[in-house]
Amino acid sequence: AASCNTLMVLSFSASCKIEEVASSCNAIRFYQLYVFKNRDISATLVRRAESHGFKAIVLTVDTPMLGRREADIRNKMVAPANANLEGLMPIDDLDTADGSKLEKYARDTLDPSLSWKDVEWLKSITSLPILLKGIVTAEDARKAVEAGAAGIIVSNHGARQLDYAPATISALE
Ligand SMILES: Cc1cc2nc3c(=O)[nH]c(=O)nc-3n(C[C@H](O)[C@H](O)[C@H](O)COP(=O)(O)O)c2cc1C
Repeated sequence: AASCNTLMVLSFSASCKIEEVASSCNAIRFYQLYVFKNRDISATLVRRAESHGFKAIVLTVDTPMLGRREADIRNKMVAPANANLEGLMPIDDLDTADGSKLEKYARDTLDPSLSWKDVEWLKSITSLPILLKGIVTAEDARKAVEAGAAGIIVSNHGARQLDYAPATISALE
């Protein structure tokens, strides 16, 4: 069994399954979610996390589409297979187009229309607390509370999403 700290957030893009992590880790576990165009896939993952003892859903709200990652385009970036999507969609379906395969995958799967109504949708399918990851303004922090989020994670996704995103330390203030 992996030795774990007291709290972990399992990435949506993890190469280990929700079930494997649950059975090998005693930490309090949160599950990080992206909203797919195909809501059934996101809902299935939420249910799996819930039934395996994950205590909260971390909805990443700063990635309705992937930022333009020029190094990924140059290097024809391929992400490792997402173990949790096995059986839900093809996970090793790498096309031969030039450029970032990760960007193409994100474009095909992520819902670019992600908005506050999706927090409502998520609340309707789970009783777990929902944290919104990727909030960088006070205005959005207030909206998050109004939308029923249990908490926020102030983050700019490591500045990988929007060029000129504010540093999180200044957003925090
Ligand atoms: C290689 C890599 C993969 C990442 N994958 C995810 C991911 O699957 N989900 C997510 O919400 N954020 C992901 N992130 C962003 C990180 O969770 C985090 O936001 C970033 O490292 C910046 O840290 P901060 O949020 O504490 O400022 C990834 C970052 C890197 C560098």
